[in-house]
Parts: sequence; structure tokens; C-alpha cells
Amino acid sequence: MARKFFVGGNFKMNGTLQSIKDIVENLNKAQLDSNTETVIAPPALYLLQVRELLKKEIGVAAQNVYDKPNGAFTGEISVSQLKDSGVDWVILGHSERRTVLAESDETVASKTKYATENGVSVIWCCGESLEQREAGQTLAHIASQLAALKAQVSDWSRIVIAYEPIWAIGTGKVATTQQAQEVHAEIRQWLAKEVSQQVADDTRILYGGSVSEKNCKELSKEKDIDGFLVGGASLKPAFVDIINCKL
Ligand SMILES: O=C(CO)COP(=O)(O)O
Repeated sequence: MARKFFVGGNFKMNGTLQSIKDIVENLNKAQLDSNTETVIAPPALYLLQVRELLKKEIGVAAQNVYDKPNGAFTGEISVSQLKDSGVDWVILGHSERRTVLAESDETVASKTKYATENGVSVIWCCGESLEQREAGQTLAHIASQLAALKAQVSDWSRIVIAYEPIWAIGTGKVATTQQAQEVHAEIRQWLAKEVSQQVADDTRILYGGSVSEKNCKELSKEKDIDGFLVGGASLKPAFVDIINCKL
């Protein structure tokens, strides 16, 4: 099965009602490559409105979800609430949530399990810090994040992996195509060895970290790069050029 190219836009905690409506309008009128799956992740407050205004061929993702069905969990959003609002995707394990909000590998895995088992697909993020890269620990670190995921998840069909080296996020310091390809290939090998060849062949592995309309084409040519998770550039009109980078 050929892996469909995937471009996600992670708005993080940015935008206003008006600026997000402008982004939606821009995407709605753009001619987008139908061979690329596109998903945008606005702040939670705007999910419902974005889903209502955005054309249906573009998916909508939350930036977090909780791993319980409902109840006394102030500030959290449930999987069924996402589905009820037409939101089919969620980003989990982003490094900002792992570091700033202290989410452990186990918490991320538990949320991923709960979401996928209840019908919401997950963009699951992993990646190393600059210190880990410089100490030669990149692959060991990512393997340990993947192992924590494997310990809880059995159905990988609803998971897209995003490799986001922390040192490349929001820094303008994009990984070289070789650096990205090398880690992507290692992740695929890990899946083949630890899960199955089928899952390794089918799972999309995205690159994230200072992706722009300028560097996306080069990165997209690498064999194991199946798309991008875009932060800052997803807020700009040039996001369309990233979505269309394979044309
Ligand atoms: O964290 C990211 C996407 O999830 C990447 O952010 P930037 O594209 O702004 O570097």
C-alpha cells in the first residue's frame, strides 16, 4: 500500500477568531493536491467553528485529548467530545507538552491508546533534544519513546508518527534532509523489528521542525519522509505551498 503524503498544521496557542477564519478561508479557496492528506490543528476553543467552516477534504485535529470517557477532569476534553464535534484527529506527545506540561511517555501512550481505540486518529510525536543528539543518544531516545507506545498500543492503523527534533522546532534550524531521512529510516526499521513489516510499510512518518515553503520540496523527496507537521508556517498563506510540495 502506497503511503499517502500527509501535511499537518499545528497552530499551537496562536491566532484569534478572525485570523483563524482567514486561514480557513485561504485553504478553502486554494487548489490543494488531492494526493496529499491535509489536517489542521487550531486551539481547542476554535475546533468546532473550524470544522464547520473548513472544506470537508481537510481534516481537523485537536492538540490534546484526555484518556478517560468523561467525568471530573477540569480543563480536559474527551475523545467522544472531539468526535461529536467532527474532529477525527489529535496531536499527542508533542515535545512542548512533554517538556512544558510534563507529560510522560506512559501518559502519551495511554492517551494514544484511548484515542485510537475510540475512533480518533493520532499524530504521535517524538524527537530528541540538542543535548541528546550531541551525546549520540538520538536513536536510543526515540526507541524508548516508541517502546512506551508499543507497551500500550496494539492497533497502529490510526497512528501517524511525527519526528520532531526539539532543536529544530521554532528555531529556523531545520534538520538536514540526511539527518531527517536517517532518523525516519531508523523509526521504520524499529517498526519492522518490534511491531511488524506491515506496520513499518504502512505507517506514515512526518518530519516537523522549521518546515517552510522553501525547504519542504527537498525534504519531501526523501524515501522515508511521508509528510510534515508544520508549526509557524501553517499560520501563513505559504502553508498552501507546503501542502502542494509534491506537485
Ligand atoms: O512543533 C512543530 C510542529 O508541531 C514545528 O514547529 P515549527 O514549524 O514552528 O518549527
